[in-house]
Amino acid sequence: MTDMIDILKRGPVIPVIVIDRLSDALPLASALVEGGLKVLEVTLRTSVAIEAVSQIKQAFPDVAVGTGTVTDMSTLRASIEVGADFMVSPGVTSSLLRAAVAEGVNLLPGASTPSEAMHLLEEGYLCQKFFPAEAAGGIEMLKALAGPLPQITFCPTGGISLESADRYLELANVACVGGTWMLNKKMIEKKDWSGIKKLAQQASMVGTTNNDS
Ligand SMILES: O=C(O)C(=O)C[C@H](O)[C@H](O)COP(=O)(O)O
Repeated sequence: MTDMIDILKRGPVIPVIVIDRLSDALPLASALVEGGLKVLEVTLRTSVAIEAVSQIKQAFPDVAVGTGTVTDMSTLRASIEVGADFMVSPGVTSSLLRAAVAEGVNLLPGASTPSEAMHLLEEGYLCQKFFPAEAAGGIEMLKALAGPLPQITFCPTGGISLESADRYLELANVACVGGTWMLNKKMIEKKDWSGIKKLAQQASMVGTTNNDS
């Protein structure tokens, strides 16, 4: 199994995908991957999400495909059964942490305060999702956490845009950011996959030099 840190370092942006129509799963994933994104997170918020993860994993074996909104044992078990490469949780519960360790799976647990981050560190989680990033203090909060807790690598998610992603990625304790800005709802509704691909291309370039777009 690839370590969580290696997954986070694969690309600057993890798209947080909500799939309502199963028929969108493959063309949407294809647009994101062709746009240069190498890690995909499919939230388990819709009834078709698990089948979508299964289809995407089969079609794109080189892409790290994870599940999001893993909030309890049933979403964790479903993620394990479908072979998700990683699982993302907006926060944590003791049973989720214990189960992820027992099953030996990659869980990216959410934290938004020093105490939550320290609790996760104590359980061995060096990679954490900083959620909800903007609402919980954004860049200033991450800079403050880097002082006493420099060993934690974060994937900030929540309220991040193409414009703010660059500034997050400049921080030493940020490996990548998560977001939905490249998943324009109207484009998905109209099956405008070339439009999504262009947004993914922009997203895959954030954090690189000469990114003026
Ligand atoms: O579903 C989950 O597990 C979540 O934790 C929520 C996501 O991280 C946000 O949906 C990010 O959405 P934006 O703020 O639009 O970038």
